[in-house]
Amino acid sequence: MTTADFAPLRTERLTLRPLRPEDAAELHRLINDWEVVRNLSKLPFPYPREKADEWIQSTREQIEKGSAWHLAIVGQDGDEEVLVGCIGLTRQPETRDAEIGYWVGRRFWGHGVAAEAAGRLARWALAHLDLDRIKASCLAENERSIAVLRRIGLVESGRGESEFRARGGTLPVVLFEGGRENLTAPPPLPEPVLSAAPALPPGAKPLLMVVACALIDSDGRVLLARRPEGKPMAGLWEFPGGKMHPGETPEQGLIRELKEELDIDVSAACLAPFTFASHDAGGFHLLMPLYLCRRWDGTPRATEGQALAWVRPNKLSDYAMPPADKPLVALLRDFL
Ligand SMILES: Nc1nc2c([nH]c(=O)n2[C@H]2C[C@H](O)[C@@H](COP(=O)(O)OP(=O)(O)OP(=O)(O)O)O2)c(=O)[nH]1
Repeated sequence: MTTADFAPLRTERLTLRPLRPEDAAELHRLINDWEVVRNLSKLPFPYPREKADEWIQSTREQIEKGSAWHLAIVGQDGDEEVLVGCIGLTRQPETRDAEIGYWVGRRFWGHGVAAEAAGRLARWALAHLDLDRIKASCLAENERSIAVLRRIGLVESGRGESEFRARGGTLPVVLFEGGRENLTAPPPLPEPVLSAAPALPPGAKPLLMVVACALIDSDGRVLLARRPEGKPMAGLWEFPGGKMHPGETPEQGLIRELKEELDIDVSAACLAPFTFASHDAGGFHLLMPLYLCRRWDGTPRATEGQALAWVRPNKLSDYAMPPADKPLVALLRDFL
C-alpha cells in the first residue's frame, strides 16, 4: 500500500494520517521540547531539524512495506489542520504482535488526545493487520502515559528497562499488552431466540443462533469474510452469515444475510447442511449451523466494507478465526 492509499483514521476530534514532508517544520517545533523528548526512548535532545525530514521519509517507506504505521495526529482549528503529535504502530516480525507508541505536543496535553488516538489506532490494527496483541512500553515515571494505556484497555504485563537516549542511560519501564478481549467491546447479550421463555433458570446462558455458510467456488476455494472494525472479534475471519432474526428459519436467515453482506441470491435448495458449532462464548452460548453452498446468482462483493478472501481448503488454518470455527475448519478441510 502507498501512503496515498492509506485512508485516514478519524475519531471524534482527531485525524490520524500519514506524515507528509511539509509537516517537518511543525513536527520539529513540537518534538524539540525537553518535556516531550525526556519520555521517549529512542530520540535525541536537542532533536536536529533534518532528522524530522528523514523520519517522515522513513515512515512513508514503512507504510509502503507494511512494517509500521507512524501517523500524524492532527486536529482542526476552523479550516486549519493543526499537528498535535504522532502515533505509531510497529509490527513485531514473525509474531501476531505490534507495539504502539505516541507523543503529543506539550500545548495539547490534558485533553485526552493520546487515549483517543491510541484507542483508535489499536482497534484499527486489530481489525485490519492480522494481529492478535498490541503491546506498549512506557517509562515507569510517566504516570500520564500509563493512565492512557490503561484507559484504552491495555493491561500491565511486566516491568523492564529501556535505553532513553536523551537521558543518557537506562530507565525502568512498565510493559503493557492487550488483545481483542481488552480493546474491543464485548458482544451484547442476545435476546433468546429459540424459546420465548420469560426468564432463564439461574446460571443458564442465553442461546445465540447464528447461521453461516461456506461458499465454495468452481476451484474448490472457500469464501471467508473479515469481521469489520467496531464488531466484537474485529479482524478475525469468519464464514459469511449472521444472527437469525426472530421467526426466521435458518435458511431464510442465511439467504437474507448473504444478500445483505455479499449481494448474492441463494435459494434454499442450494444450501446443504454440513455441520454446526456449539460453543460457550462467555456471556452466551453460540449455536451455529454451517451450510455449504456451491451455486448462487451474482458475484460476491463486500457490501459492508469487510475484506473477503477465497481460500484453498489447505490454507484455511492460515486465517485467524473465532474459536467456535476451529473444529468446523478441520471438518471442512477434510471434506473438501
Ligand atoms: N457469521 C459468522 N459469525 C460467527 C462465526 N463464528 C463465530 O463465532 N461467529 C459469531 C460472532 C458473533 O458473536 C456472532 C455473529 O454475530 P454478528 O454480530 O456478526 O451477526 P450479524 O451479521 O447479524 O451482525 P449485526 O447485524 O448484529 O451487526 O457469531 C462465523 O464463522 N460466521
